[in-house]
Amino acid sequence: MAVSHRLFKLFSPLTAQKNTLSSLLIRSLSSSSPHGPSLDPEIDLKEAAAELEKSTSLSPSPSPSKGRNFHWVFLGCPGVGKGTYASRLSTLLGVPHIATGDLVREELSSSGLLASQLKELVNHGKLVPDEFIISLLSKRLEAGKEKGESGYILDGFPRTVTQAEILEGVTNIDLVINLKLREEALLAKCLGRRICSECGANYNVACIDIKGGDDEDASPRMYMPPLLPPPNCESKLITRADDTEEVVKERLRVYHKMTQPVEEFYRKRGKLLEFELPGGIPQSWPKLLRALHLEDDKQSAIA
Ligand SMILES: Nc1ncnc2c1ncn2[C@@H]1O[C@H](COP(=O)(O)OP(=O)(O)O)[C@@H](O)[C@H]1O
Repeated sequence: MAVSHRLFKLFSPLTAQKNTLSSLLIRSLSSSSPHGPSLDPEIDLKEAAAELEKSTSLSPSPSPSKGRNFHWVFLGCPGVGKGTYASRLSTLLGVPHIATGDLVREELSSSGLLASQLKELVNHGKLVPDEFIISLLSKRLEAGKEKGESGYILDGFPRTVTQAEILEGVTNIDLVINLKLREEALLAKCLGRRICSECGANYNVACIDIKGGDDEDASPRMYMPPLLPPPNCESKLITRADDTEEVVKERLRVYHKMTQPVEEFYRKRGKLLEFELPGGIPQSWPKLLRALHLEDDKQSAIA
């Protein structure tokens, strides 16, 4: 695919790029919209899209033994388990798991104006501007390409229809897995999430037990046991700053408003696989593998 000359502008020295992104964030933060950042003039988004186009252009397959070149996307509300299942599939299929939330958090850990502006958005449950997230994703894909990575499982991207349109313009997504979980469990799962500050592993201290109804058509009982850390992680657990009740509720609201239309975007294109999680990992993982037709040849590789 042809790459626009505008790329040169985007790959200009980091400080110049950060200034653009910084002013973008200032505009987003001062926006009066209750729904998060407003989109900016076409030119920034076009530049970010051109950058994404470059990073998704095909590189020679690094290793034929790695099999198919998966281009998958995980959709789903905050707390549904996108990270858990995307990471397991990534190990199973030998493709990178790219979570835009992790890319954003890495950016937050740096110091400076940009990081503090970004923190304001994230810690209030808002989305960061499309241009910014596309630029972060492009950099991650470009770095992966240099290391010989091929394919990916995207988690947390696309989250707006604009992001989905841009992604569609630069690459062909094979499958979009839309994870679903009962709304009552989502908040509890976010509030119970703990992360090991040393190794980055995710745990959950919540024990979710939703009683089933008596009626024939009522939902069955749902039990999700806690996923507790091993002793060496126990003393190093941290909670994400955006996993408070108020912010999770805002993230859920933003998901319904901004990301649910993305489900429809892929549904119309026949790419959406709806997957209702029946419970915790022991119940859900084998069922997900069956839904993906991965149970026969791959199950032996599961940890
Ligand atoms: N594709 C995206 N577009 C805009 N903002 C994003 C995107 N991905 C991540 N973020 C930002 O990072 C935060 C954390 O993302 P993530 O870890 O995926 O959270 P969640 O648990 O809500 O799915 C989001 O609330 C948002 O501020």
